[in-house]
Amino acid sequence: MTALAIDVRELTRTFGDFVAVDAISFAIRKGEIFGLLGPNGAGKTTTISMLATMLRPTSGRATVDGHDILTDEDGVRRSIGIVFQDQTLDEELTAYENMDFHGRLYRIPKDLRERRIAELMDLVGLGEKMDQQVKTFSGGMKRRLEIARGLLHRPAVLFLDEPTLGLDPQTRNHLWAYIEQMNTEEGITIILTTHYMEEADRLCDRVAIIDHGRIIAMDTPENLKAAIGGDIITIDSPDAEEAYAGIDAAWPGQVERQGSTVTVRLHHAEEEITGIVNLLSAQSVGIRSISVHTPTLEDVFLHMTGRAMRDEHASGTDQMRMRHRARR
Ligand SMILES: Nc1ncnc2c1ncn2[C@@H]1O[C@H](COP(=O)(O)OP(=O)(O)OP(=O)(O)O)[C@@H](O)[C@H]1O
Repeated sequence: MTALAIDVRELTRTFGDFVAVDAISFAIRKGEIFGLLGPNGAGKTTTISMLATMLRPTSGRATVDGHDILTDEDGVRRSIGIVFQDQTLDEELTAYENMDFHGRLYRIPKDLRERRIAELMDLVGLGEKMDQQVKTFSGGMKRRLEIARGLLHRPAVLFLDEPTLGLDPQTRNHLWAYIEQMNTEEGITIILTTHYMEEADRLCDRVAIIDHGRIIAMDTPENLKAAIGGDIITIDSPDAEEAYAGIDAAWPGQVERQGSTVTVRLHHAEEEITGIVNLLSAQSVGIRSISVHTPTLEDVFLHMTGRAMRDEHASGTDQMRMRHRARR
């Protein structure tokens, strides 16, 4: 038996002339939580849609739990659970009925089905809500139910596409706890996509940062952040170009600028900050704010691409998607 849950070789998907996923390769060990992290449109959903056999690759190969995605679709489908961005619960049915329907599809015998449903509903904190219609559930409850349903047939690999998209921070925290619990208690390999840096950082054993269909970095969150070297000083300045030039002359190659924000990577940044303030004052460069923090995955992305990837609360795009979803 292979120790790999997922093995991806040069997987590519084009839409017309557009290359959405560009010859990516990676391997995920059994029991890992692996994150595909990247901005909207990076190719994350396309990648996991191919692995879940919902979309044919243009070229390349992959196996999931030892099953080839091209030649053994049934094997793949039996091995996986999926929770994609678009909700697929039947709102008119109760939570139990949604679970039961799924269990019948997978031909899980009645006794076992009932036991697993009860266990999973407890796991995601919905044990008391089993007989309520799904249309009375909040967004977070629906997502938890979908995750429970994705686990009912005991998949070896669970795909989660933006599992906490648009959820409030408290619900997001709860979901993170469930995902970790499923991974440790059920030993399930989890591959998730996210554009929330904090989510990738908190949950994932390893992360592939994906941009324009390519993997630009892949490692543990700790190693990715450590590779940045040092702490980050962030300066907001009305004279950002001058600030950039002044600091770059003193600390060459350590400075980046994005709009009015200048970031400097330095070891022992807190000891250097006075020097930076003095330097900028001497050159009459304005400072609106200055702060120091240890690197985040956001800094890794910025460092590698020169662009920011927003991660805070639901962005405008997220909210649009949530509205779109609600209308359907
Ligand atoms: N069926 C399709 N036809 C044409 N273009 C597509 C199709 N599906 C995806 N794309 C394009 O491929 C690119 C990658 O999309 P994908 O959904 O994989 O990105 P993503 O990283 O998951 O981002 P998001 O979180 O926004 O879905 C995007 O530019 C998207 O517009």
